[in-house]
Amino acid sequence: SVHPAPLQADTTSLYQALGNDAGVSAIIDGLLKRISTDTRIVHHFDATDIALFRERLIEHICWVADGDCEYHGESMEKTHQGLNITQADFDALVGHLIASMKEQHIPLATRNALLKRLAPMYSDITYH
Ligand code: HEM
Repeated sequence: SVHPAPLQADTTSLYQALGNDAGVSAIIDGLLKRISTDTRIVHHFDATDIALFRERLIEHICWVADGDCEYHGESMEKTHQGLNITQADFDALVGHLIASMKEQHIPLATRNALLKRLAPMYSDITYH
C-alpha cells in the first residue's frame, strides 16, 4: 500500500527541508552545472559573473524559503528586464532546478513547495 510521506511539520521551515545552507548550495550548484551544458539557455549567461550569480541565487532561494538570510540582489523584474527570456527558457531552467533537487533527494512535497513560491515570479522574469 502507498503511504504518502508526511508534509513538513509546522516547526520546519522550507529552508530546513531543503537542507539549510549546505543543501541549498548543492541544489544551486546542480542547477548551474545543468544550465552550463544546456545549449537552449546558456547563451543568456554569456555576460554573467557566475560566482556572483551563484551567491545571489543562494541568497534568493534562502529568502524565498524563509531561511534566515538577506537577499542583496535586484528584483526579479529589474534583473531579468531586456534579457528576452521566453516561457520555454523559464520551463527549461525550472526543469533543471527540479532535476537538481531530485539529485539531492529532496522529497516531492518539498520540491513542490519551493516551485509554488517561484511560480508567481514567472511574469516578472519572462518577456511579453
Ligand atoms: C524561477 C526562476 C528564476 C529565478 C528565481 C531567478 C533568479 C535570479 C537571481 C536571484 C538573479 C541575481 C540577480 C542579481 O544579481 O541582482 C538572477 C539573474 C539572472 N537570471 Fe534569473 N532567475 C530565474 C529564471 C531565469 C531564467 C529562465 C533565465 C534565462 C534562461 C535567467 C537568466 C538570468 C540571468 C542571465 C541573470 C544574470 C544577469 C546578470 O548578468 O547580471 N533567469 N536570476
